[in-house]
Amino acid sequence: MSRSFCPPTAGPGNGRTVQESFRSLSEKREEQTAPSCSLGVSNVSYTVSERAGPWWDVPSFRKRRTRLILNEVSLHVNSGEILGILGNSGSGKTTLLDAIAGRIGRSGTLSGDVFINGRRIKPEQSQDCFSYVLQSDNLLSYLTVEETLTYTAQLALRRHSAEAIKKKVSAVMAELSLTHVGHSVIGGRIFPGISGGERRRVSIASQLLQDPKVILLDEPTTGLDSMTANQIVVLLTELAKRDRIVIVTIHQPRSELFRVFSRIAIMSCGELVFCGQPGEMVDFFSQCGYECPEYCNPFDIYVDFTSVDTRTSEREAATFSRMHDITSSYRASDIYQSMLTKMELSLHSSNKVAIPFKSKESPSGLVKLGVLFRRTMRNLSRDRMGVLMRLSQNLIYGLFIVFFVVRLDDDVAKGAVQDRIGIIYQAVGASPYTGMLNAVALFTALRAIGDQESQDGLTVGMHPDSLRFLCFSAVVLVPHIIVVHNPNMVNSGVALLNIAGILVGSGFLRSTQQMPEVFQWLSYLTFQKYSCELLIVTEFHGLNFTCSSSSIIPGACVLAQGSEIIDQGYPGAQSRYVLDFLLLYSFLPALLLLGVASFKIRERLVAR
Ligand SMILES: Nc1ncnc2c1ncn2[C@@H]1O[C@H](COP(=O)(O)OP(=O)(O)OP(=O)(O)O)[C@@H](O)[C@H]1O
Repeated sequence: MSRSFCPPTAGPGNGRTVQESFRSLSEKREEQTAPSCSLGVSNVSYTVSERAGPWWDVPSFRKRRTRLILNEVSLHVNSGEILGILGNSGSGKTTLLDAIAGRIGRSGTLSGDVFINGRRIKPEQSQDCFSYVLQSDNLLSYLTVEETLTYTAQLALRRHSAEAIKKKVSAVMAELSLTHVGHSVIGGRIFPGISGGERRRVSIASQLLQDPKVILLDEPTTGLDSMTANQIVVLLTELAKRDRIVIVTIHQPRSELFRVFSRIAIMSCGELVFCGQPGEMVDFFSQCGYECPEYCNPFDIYVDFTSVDTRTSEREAATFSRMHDITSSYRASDIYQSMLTKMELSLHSSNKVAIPFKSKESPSGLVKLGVLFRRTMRNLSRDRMGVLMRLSQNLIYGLFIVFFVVRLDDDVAKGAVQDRIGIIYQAVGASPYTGMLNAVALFTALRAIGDQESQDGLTVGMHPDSLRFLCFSAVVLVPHIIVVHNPNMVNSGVALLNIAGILVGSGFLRSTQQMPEVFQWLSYLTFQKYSCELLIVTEFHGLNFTCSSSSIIPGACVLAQGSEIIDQGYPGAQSRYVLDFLLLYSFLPALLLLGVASFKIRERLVAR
């Protein structure tokens, strides 16, 4: 399509009825009362330095190139308005949203400013100013809508009585038309719950609990059918009308929504190609020579006009040049200049309104931990199949050992020592794996299994003394808890660490005294060392074995006393019993602290 280069001003329209209606709508919006809040984005740019090629192509991998992801983006939005950001995939919509919200990764260089009510937002203030609804709904499947919002409110709001939280949750549910599904479960992939649109509304509701003035939403309609997507956008418009600023990135909205947005921005290759009211948009593109044909979706048409087609180098050059021309025209237009004037006015206003922070009086860490624990437990406990599977997994594991060992003998020649060591090895080696597989839920399940086993007398014929059994159970539980506290470790090498821990620390595969000195030192860092010593002492201390004369293994009867066996494999372990217990249990707070520290470091380091 051959087009003329558009004039740099937005003059009157060409008189089409649809455009007039958009224009009158825009004018009406302008006449509305002065906004209580405004958001200004001034010359925001974001560049990243990236490798020119993949790691297996060494010459290009060694070269670095700078890539401009956002190029001097400026825009201004007032409260009561909803801004829709459009653009083809990879145009920079999410990055712009992240830059506004102060969530951009540290992998690149961000410049420019974000203002609220004419006051510059410092990076550390961003989190307290904006509510950000992510593209995916991170909700616990087995909780009801009301429970989900109540727990979120308990985590977010301090100095709120239970009654106040209840009222807040009811008000937010009413605002988002969720009251009728308040007692329905969220649902998951394998069991039905509320609909996708309702789920999205729960995610938005979670953010509204803190009364934000500015809400940013990254593609809230993705994955929804077009009618539900429309309903979500209309709902967001309603939220904006209640004196909020709503900024939403969106893919392929239906044409009816054209009149719903207060402002529409189009991004392409990191450039803000246009940002203005729907009526202004029609006029602007018409004057650029890019008319929206009748019966066509203006969103699709204008995004097409501004997109860069990279299929061939010729198309890329032509479409890039067209996009560049439109962007230049926009920057020279009255629409852009008036936006800059509004921003300037807000910056230089003598009585600037304070930054409207969200209610951020969140409770103490301990209270939060309690809420998280209750929430997780309630969610897990409702997972009938999951609970059943965990119980049966451990039961089968126990039964397997029972049938494998049948009943332990006291005769050394019949494997009395070997069998016991085998069971202890299993207990130390296998329990962290079940911990990994069951992650957070395992501790409860294990305790239930432990109760069940003791009631059923399934103690596999090991030492019957209840105190010793308690000690044994307490030792076996540690690996579970250690793994449970940091489920991320499951994915990042805990299996390897466990194997290494058994090799170095247990002394089963190679006696600790025979290992090179460096491994002997390393063994002190493994919880397996302490748990093995404890289990060996717990089981073997005070045991006197028999040894039948029919033994064909030479030397099998040399060690027939439990204490001798301990001293042979784990010298001094009997006198270290209490110390070993203390050291073993000190892994819990130590690893908890390590987990918290690694989360904190991750928070700072991980980009996007
Ligand atoms: N930290 C980064 N390092 C390298 N490239 C980045 C980084 N952040 C964003 N990009 C690139 O910038 C471009 C814009 O990404 P962005 O996610 O903002 O696009 P988008 O318009 O939201 O796309 P979509 O609609 O597909 O979600 C993409 O090509 C992305 O790969």
